[in-house]
Amino acid sequence: MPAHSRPGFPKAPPPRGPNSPRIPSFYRPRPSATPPLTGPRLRSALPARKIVGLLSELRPQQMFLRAVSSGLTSLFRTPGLAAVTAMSTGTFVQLDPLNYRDGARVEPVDSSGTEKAFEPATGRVIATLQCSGETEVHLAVKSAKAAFEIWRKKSGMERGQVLLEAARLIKEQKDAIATMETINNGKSIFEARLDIDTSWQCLEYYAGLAASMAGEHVQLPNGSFGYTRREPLGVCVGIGAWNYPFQIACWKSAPALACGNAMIFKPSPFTPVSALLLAEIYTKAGAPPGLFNVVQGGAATGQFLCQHRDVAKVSFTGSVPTGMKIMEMSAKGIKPVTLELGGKSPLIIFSDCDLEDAVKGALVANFLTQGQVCCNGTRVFVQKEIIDKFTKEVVKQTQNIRIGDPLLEDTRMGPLINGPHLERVLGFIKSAKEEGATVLYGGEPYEPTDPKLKHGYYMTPCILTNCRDDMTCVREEIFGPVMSILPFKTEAEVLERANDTTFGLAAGVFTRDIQRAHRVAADLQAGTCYINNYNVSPVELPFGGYKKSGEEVGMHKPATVASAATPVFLSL
Ligand SMILES: NC(=O)C1=CN([C@@H]2O[C@H](COP(=O)(O)OP(=O)(O)OC[C@H]3O[C@@H](n4cnc5c(N)ncnc54)[C@H](O)[C@@H]3O)[C@@H](O)[C@H]2O)C=CC1
Ligand SMILES: NCCCC(=O)O
Repeated sequence: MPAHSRPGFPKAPPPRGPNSPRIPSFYRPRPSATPPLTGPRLRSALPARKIVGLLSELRPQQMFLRAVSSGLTSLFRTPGLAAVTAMSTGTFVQLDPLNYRDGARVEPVDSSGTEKAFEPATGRVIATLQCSGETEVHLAVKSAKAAFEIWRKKSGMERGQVLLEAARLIKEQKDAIATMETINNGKSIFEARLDIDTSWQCLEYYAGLAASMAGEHVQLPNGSFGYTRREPLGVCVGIGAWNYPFQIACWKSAPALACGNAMIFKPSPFTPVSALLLAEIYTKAGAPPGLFNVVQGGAATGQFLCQHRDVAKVSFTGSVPTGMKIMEMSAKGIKPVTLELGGKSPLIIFSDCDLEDAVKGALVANFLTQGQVCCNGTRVFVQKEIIDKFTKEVVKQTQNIRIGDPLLEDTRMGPLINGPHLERVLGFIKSAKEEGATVLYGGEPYEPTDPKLKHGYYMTPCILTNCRDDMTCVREEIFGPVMSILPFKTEAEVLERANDTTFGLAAGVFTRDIQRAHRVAADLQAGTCYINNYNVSPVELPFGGYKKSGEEVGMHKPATVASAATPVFLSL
């Protein structure tokens, strides 16, 4: 998550992958092949000259031509790069094809309708995408199958070299990619840069793991022996949400490719732009054409992908209702799935905490990416002794969060993703008031002074008090900048209330009592628990959910992140 690279967190830790340790799930299971839970980061073990060798085998001239023919040549160290980075809000329009197949941008051969993508800061349409139809999905699968035949025969070391080169390219083009992400998603450029860091770090991490994954040798009676192999599954599908478009594409593709699979990625139709940049980067880094294809579209396109006979696995990030549908469809095809779904996570603040840190923690747990983060700690339980002091300070600092043009350096909160979502979030605040909550601050539509932002989807971050556990705003995922503050008396009481939810993605605890911190973390039913911090997510740790927040990883390997650093500070 965005906060990994923030100032003060131990030495720029790499991000966790959303499914990490996901490697086993992208392998066809073989008897007793127990995967490593974590792995060393081996970037320094993969010498750069080997990468150059690999790329020259793949005819760089051809790759250059491909890059030139794509509309994003400007992202590849040409004078255009500066132009993208210097772009201002209200100027970008996407005219290039938005599907990517066989190593090039293409228009889909058939479509099941169109969708408009907006620049949330201004409300302008920046792209109209053709939703890929069944034939286009089939062509993407066919192309990925062909690439898979090449890729699966490569050694882990060779695959790691391509991923490392892709990571290097992302790093090199970080500002330009972050700019595109901000334009299409609305998050501040400050945050988007952190997201791009966590993206290339993820590729580096899996590049390091790729070479070290191996099967087992098993001694059998009378001098016989057996062995297990790790085999990739085949063509995997990644379906992404709109809140971390580039990062989700990286977090899904890096482990899949590291294990020898091909991937077809479908971004959210709200944020179609940046996955294409990743596709072009993989091609430039030496991935065979078709290894990472992008198909655009909404639910119908997603269904064609999940139901395709030749798709071996689906990795999904999105809402619980869609996750259920994906699981059902995949079950019909006996396909494994990884689901990363919604949350309504508790943040518990004990009276013995460092109050300054706890306030910063609550801000970062609620207001990153305008509150549109799955693992946000939106139920803020505060021990009675300090609740007045805490609330006063949280309100003061929330008032200082600068809202506005997300491409400006000092903006910390941009617009929400679109008009209907803004209305939905404001609707939650209305119903909170009707149910008896008090709006202490914010929760109103906001119009920045710059006239070009007049039609953007802005609101003021909202602090609710007088909340009860049975209120809609406390039970349901709002996916917007709305913090509910709830008082508590005892540890036992707060644990019971914190776990009384159908979700279980994340949780946080602020206390100076180290024993209590670990005791509470162990008892919280959540895939990740943060101690004295929030929204940090090192790649070495798994990220998954209990209950309806997801499946596969979290239930068995919940992670506790005990951070030595202070939480990121959002107000200026
Ligand atoms: N646990 C996690 O890591 C994360 C979870 N989320 C969750 O995602 C939600 C917000 O994202 P949204 O994009 O609004 O979610 P969504 O569920 O509406 O859509 C997610 C993706 O699924 C596709 N889709 C929709 N219906 C489909 C169907 N029937 N078959 C196949 N694909 C389909 C969409 O086009 C999109 O690409 C929130 O609930 C949030 O908590 C978001 C980010 C991370
Ligand atoms: N980097 C944020 C992870 C959580 C999310 O995708 O919502």
